[in-house]
Amino acid sequence: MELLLASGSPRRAELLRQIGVPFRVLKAPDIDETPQPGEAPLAYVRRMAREKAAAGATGQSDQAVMGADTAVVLGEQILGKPRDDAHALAMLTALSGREHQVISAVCIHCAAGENVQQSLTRVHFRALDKATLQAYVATGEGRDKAGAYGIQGLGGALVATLNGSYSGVVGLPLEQTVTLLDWAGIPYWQRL
Ligand SMILES: Cc1cn([C@H]2C[C@H](O)[C@@H](COP(=O)(O)OP(=O)(O)OP(=O)(O)O)O2)c(=O)[nH]c1=O
Repeated sequence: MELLLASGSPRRAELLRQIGVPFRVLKAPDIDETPQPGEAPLAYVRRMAREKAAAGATGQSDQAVMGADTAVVLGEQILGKPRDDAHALAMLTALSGREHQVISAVCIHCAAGENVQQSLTRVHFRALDKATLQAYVATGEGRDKAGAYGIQGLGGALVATLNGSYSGVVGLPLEQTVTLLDWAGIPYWQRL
C-alpha cells in the first residue's frame, strides 16, 4: 500500500520521516476551513482531517491518503493561524499565563474506507510580558502555525508544561498515526 500525504505542512512530513514511513507528498488540499456555526472544536478538527484526506483520494486500491489538522483551543474558541502580526500578538496575549488545548486529528482514506483518530494535549504557557511576546512575533516563526506559535522551535521558550502528545502539538500525533498505519497496512521503521 502506497501512502500519499495530503499536506503542505513540512512538520507533518518530518514526523512521518522520523518514524521511517515511506510516502509521497500530494499538493496541499484546497478545502474550505471555516468552522460550521456551533461546531465543537473536536468535531471541527476531525472534519478537517477527513476532508483533507478525502480531497486527495485517488480511487486507486493500492493507495491510501493521509490528511491531518491541528487547532489551538482556548476555552471554547478555536485559534487557527494568525491573519497578521497584530492577530498573532492578540492570540499570544490571550494564551499567556494560561492553559489551552491543542487538538490534532489525523485521517487515512483508502479503499477499505476511512479512519480518523485524534489527540488532545494541554499546554500551559508561561506568563509573558508584552515586550517578550512582541519579540517572539517579530521572529515570524508563528505566522503559519495554529495559535501563532511553534513549540518545536523558538516557541519552546513560551511553554511551561505540556500534558499529552508533543507530536500532536507539532501537527501529527504519532501514537494515533501508527494506529492508522497498522490499520491501512502501511509500514514504518523503514530505511528511507
Ligand atoms: C501549536 C503548533 C502548531 N503548529 C502547526 C502544525 C500545523 O502545520 C499548523 C496548523 O495548521 P493546519 O491547518 O492544521 O495545517 P497546515 O495548513 O499547516 O497544513 P495542511 O496542508 O496539512 O493543512 O500549525 C506547529 O508547527 N507547532 C505548534 O506548536
